Amino acid sequence: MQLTVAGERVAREGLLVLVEARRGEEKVIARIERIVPVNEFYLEGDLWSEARRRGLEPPLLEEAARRYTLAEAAVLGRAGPRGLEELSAPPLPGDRVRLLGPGELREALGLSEDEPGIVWFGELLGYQGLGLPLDVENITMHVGVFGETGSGKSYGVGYLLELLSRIPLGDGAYGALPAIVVDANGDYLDYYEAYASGKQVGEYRRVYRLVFPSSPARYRPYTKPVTIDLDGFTAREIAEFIITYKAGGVELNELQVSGLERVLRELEAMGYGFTELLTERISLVYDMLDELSRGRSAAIHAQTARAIRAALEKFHRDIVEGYRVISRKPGLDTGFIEELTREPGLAILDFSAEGAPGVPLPVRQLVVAYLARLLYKQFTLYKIRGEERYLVLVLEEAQNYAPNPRSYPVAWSLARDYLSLIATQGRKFGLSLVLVSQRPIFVDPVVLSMLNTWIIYRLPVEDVGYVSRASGGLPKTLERRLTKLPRGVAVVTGQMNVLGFPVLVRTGRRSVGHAMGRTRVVETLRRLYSTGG
Ligand SMILES: Nc1ncnc2c1ncn2[C@@H]1O[C@H](COP(=O)(O)OP(=O)(O)OP(=O)(O)O)[C@@H](O)[C@H]1O
Repeated sequence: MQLTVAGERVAREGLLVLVEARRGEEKVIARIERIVPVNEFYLEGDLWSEARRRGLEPPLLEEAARRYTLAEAAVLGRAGPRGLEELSAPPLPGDRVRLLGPGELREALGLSEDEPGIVWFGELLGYQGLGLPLDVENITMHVGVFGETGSGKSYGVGYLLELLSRIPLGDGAYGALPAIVVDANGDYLDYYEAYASGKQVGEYRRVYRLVFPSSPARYRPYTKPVTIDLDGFTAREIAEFIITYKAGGVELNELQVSGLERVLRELEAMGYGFTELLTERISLVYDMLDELSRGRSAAIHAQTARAIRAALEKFHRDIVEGYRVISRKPGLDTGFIEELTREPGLAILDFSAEGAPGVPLPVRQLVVAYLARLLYKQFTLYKIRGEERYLVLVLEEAQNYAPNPRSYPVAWSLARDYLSLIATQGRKFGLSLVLVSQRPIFVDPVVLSMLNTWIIYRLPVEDVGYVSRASGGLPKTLERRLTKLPRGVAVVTGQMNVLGFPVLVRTGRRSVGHAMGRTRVVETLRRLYSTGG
């Protein structure tokens, strides 16, 4: 297409336009892919090359020359009664192209203003006030939010949560989707603070903050302790955790793991629960270990037994007595999930320095593994009972919980097993994952391959090809821009995107602020060190 002077000012690669095709008979939506300015006076190797070389450009010629700007656009579909349809014939030379008018995109997609189940995300690039429609129904096929540090991921996920806290349900009603956020840095605490100070957060009935028992914030209102029990895990899983925790996650010592597994199994057969054994009755575990490693034909070699004992002691000292995470009455239990999903609630699992003071990664992995297992079990139960429930699990720094074993070996990976179970099966039970990561390359490819909606902020160069492929292929024009996107602008593609093709979107404004992400270098330097002046 050839642009008008006004069009030259607004046209950008990625911008959506409306083609009045076949002289206005059909409304066709297209996306600008390339812009090529042409000026007849500036052609490679033209008559004026030598004059230009000498700096002698003839005046006025530039003005007199033929000048125009061409734009190439890809046709995306024509407006039909049920969304975009394939064109029967291409637009004709001479058909007019213009920006989408207010309401025209909605019309083209066959959506009403308050369409049930549709939330409008941010602003399509180049259009003030025109949001991207997202189909909430498809969130159950999981979402990935990626982007390098400071690209606006957390802000964007907070904004998405706000949309999910007020979903149009038809007839003027709104509802919230229950959610649990594993908050790595306290980026979502603003929602808790807003709620705790009496403000409404969408249609959520409750907003909880979950902190470790050692957190100074534990006595604040709507705050629950991050405590778990071990009874749902198998003896093998617990043994693996205890041994890798001691070893710092380097290598799994199979002899020690199977020795400890044996000890736990023997005690389990005698009717003890793992939580009970590893908290108040740890001496029974030590005794059983002694018993199994005594004598010449002992099941566990004395040296292995010493290593197991050391691992058990470290586990007990750090995790049971230090962080106090293990409890026979865990704060995170089926009752809590029941409450969150019956009266829609938002729970923020606070892994920030205040919510989880000094708590190392393996302990956070244990908690996430426990949570993923708990959710999976509880939702399976709902399904069996014929009760339909929904919940979104937002996982910041997903690479720490569902690590790619090839490129990111971080300690224990049990959380990954349960998360991949949710990724592959969760949809049927109403459990959705929203995985957030700075480095998608470090996230387990199995889990990644189950994501069906992608919100991609600015990426490091090394991740572009990987993400583009994993998200089902992006147009080259968008792929090229991924490393240069300004903060808060993302490419959105996949099942939730009602348009059906990848687009550039600017995140909308959160109605609750984002205190955590703010930095104030200059202001602080001035306050601390300012001299003279
Ligand atoms: N759309 C936006 N509108 C206004 N401010 C924004 C927007 N997106 C991001 N910001 C601000 O930019 C800063 C960085 O954003 P954010 O914390 O979301 O980045 P991030 O990608 O999550 O980074 P990290 O991976 O380091 O957590 C924050 O101060 C945030 O409030």
